Amino acid sequence: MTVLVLGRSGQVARELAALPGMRCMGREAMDLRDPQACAAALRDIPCTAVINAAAWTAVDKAESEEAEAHLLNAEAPGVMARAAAELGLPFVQISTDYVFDGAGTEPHMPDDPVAPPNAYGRTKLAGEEAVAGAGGAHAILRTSWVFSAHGANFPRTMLRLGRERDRLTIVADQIGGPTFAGDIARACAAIAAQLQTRPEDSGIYHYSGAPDVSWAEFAREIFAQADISCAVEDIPTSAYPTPAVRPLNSRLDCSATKRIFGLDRPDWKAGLATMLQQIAEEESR
Ligand SMILES: NC(=O)C1=CN([C@@H]2O[C@H](COP(=O)(O)OP(=O)(O)OC[C@H]3O[C@@H](n4cnc5c(N)ncnc54)[C@H](OP(=O)(O)O)[C@@H]3O)[C@@H](O)[C@H]2O)C=CC1
Ligand SMILES: Cc1cn([C@H]2C[C@H](O)[C@@H](COP(=O)(O)OP(=O)(O)O[C@H]3O[C@@H](C)C(=O)[C@@H](O)[C@H]3O)O2)c(=O)[nH]c1=O
Repeated sequence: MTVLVLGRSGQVARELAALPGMRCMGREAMDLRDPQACAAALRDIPCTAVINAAAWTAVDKAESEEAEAHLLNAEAPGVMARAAAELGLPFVQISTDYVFDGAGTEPHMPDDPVAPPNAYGRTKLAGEEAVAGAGGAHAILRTSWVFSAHGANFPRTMLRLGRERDRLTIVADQIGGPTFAGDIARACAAIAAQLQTRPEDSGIYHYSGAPDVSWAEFAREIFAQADISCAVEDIPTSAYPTPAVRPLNSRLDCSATKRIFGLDRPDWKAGLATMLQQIAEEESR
């Protein structure tokens, strides 16, 4: 039977669309700015679970448009999760490392205190709370630093800038796990399937690529794998001011995800190689 995916052209949504048994609904079919209409539509779609891969992900823009971001990231997931609960469908909500303020150097546990440092993180945390409060089987899967061959992400920015310049300054004191969207899609599908028979596994889980690195180290590996000659100079966060504050420590402890769902942290360097191969194949067509 079909799993309903909210989102169609986003990084994770596209990877979900490539898996068997997924029915992906982009905003032209389900515009989450009207959550009640989407919930009504959900009631007419036969499916076994719902995966929410739709969100407002423009971190800096959320600072000035928090109400819009809140509608998509908090209100809509809450309404959809309540509709799913009424229909007896498990609901998988993807969330973010940006719910943590990033203090310390230890990986965050799923039940560690949250304190979002920016508007995007606040809206995603409100979404977590709404989904958890909806009353149905659910998983809140926090991931980080998502990349894929499509859409807006750090590796694609680096590929563009690295070909234009011979040197880039990149922050080296924010540490986290880059995560390939294809790995997140497979994890969401596995979790949705397990929740159908084991609703007692509901809860908050972490899933991020290994090993943890800084953005600067991530950039170096992107240039190495893509064979781009661009020097990376380490800089502190203070030397790269942005509208939204980003957490310094984005490390996520993923051991509960391994224990409950049997999912290992994915190797992001392998994901990066897959992404680069996909880009090369698409460019050669
Ligand atoms: N990007 C990242 O680095 C990280 C992302 N996450 C989380 O992972 C999830 C997936 O992110 P990612 O794949 O990067 O997102 P993208 O920004 O690539 O895609 C956003 C998705 O949201 C959908 N969407 C946007 N507005 C609406 C709307 N009004 N109605 C319906 N759908 C809408 C888009 O729909 P359409 O298909 O129609 O374009 C698209 O599928 C999100 O929950 C995000 O918060 C967590 C950690 C890191
Ligand atoms: C382009 C560029 C960025 N940077 C820094 C800024 C920032 O600290 C870091 C990453 O920048 P980005 O804007 O690409 O990343 P950002 O949009 O903050 O990525 C986040 O997106 C949301 C959706 C999430 O949920 C997070 O997990 C995370 O992936 O790189 C440099 O230091 N030098 C540069 O030349």
